[in-house]
Amino acid sequence: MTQGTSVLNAPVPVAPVLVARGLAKAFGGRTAVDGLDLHIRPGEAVGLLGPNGAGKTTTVKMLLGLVRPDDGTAELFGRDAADPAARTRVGYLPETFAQPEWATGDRVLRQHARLARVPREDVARAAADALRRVGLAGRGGERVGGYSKGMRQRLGLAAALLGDPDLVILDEPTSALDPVGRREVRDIVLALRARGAAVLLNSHLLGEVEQVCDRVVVMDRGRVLADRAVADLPSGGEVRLVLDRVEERLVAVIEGFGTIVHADDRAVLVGLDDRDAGPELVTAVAAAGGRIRAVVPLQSSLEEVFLQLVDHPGEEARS
Ligand SMILES: Nc1ncnc2c1ncn2[C@@H]1O[C@H](COP(=O)(O)OP(=O)(O)OP(=O)(O)O)[C@@H](O)[C@H]1O
Repeated sequence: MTQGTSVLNAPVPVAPVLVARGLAKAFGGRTAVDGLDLHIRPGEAVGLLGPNGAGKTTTVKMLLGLVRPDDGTAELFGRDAADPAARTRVGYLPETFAQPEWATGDRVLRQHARLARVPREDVARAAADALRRVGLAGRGGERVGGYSKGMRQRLGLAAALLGDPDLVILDEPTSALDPVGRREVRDIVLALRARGAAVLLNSHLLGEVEQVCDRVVVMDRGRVLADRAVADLPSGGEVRLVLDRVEERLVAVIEGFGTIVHADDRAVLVGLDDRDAGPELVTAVAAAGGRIRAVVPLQSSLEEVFLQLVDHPGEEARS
């Protein structure tokens, strides 16, 4: 076998689209980011979580070359994040998408399409496609000044999608959106992953992150507290059982599975001793004659992990 053939047959290593090493930034002596490491591979969606002031937006801005780190490095596609050639492959939705009030949505997108180096002859089509993808088809001729908050956010998302970027960074993309809009954003993120693009999602909506991300990075006070695959998160612990009628004998059965947090005539909220015992609980209640109308797992497991980490960071460090 020639050397050339063996090289061709070797598995192709997947280079990360984004690598940050030891990123640090302080503003006027106050530390915002404190030695942060992060990587994202093609097709991967990573949720960046943390309480207010944790350093998420500062991190994102350093990753985009918009804020110069005091220390550490950020690379996009193997180039320095501040290199404009690397930026052209990145779509970015900032936390606040500010645009001139007088400009039409279509004009804003055409401008962004040119910045994203969409070929001149494709700009009009790309702008129209982007409007359609975010549910603004037919509204591109209106001025941004007349857009609602949610429409502005949708427009920002459309701008981030122009030019089919290989990495899309979304800073709170659904904060102004109604439930339909949130679902549409989830579908957009899933479609991006399906075509091999990477996504960095900065969001306080943990359920949303859990649904679309492969991995979550939890940060606080500028440091990474945890970097975990979503599939490895423990399952949630609280279940609400909605019954035809809550009777005392059913309550006794339910108490055998955990602590009753709340009960009324129709529903019981129970914190399970064994998080995986939901199916057995349902079987036992049904066997005791309970007519179950709904079983709702309540607490997001990610929410539990997040609160645990942020409230008791030392405990995670020991585990
Ligand atoms: N331009 C700036 N000048 C001074 N301080 C700043 C600046 N930008 C960020 N900070 C500070 O850095 C810290 C991290 O802020 P950052 O916006 O990165 O947090 P965040 O995790 O994105 O918060 P949130 O969830 O509230 O958006 C905060 O203490 C903030 O006050």
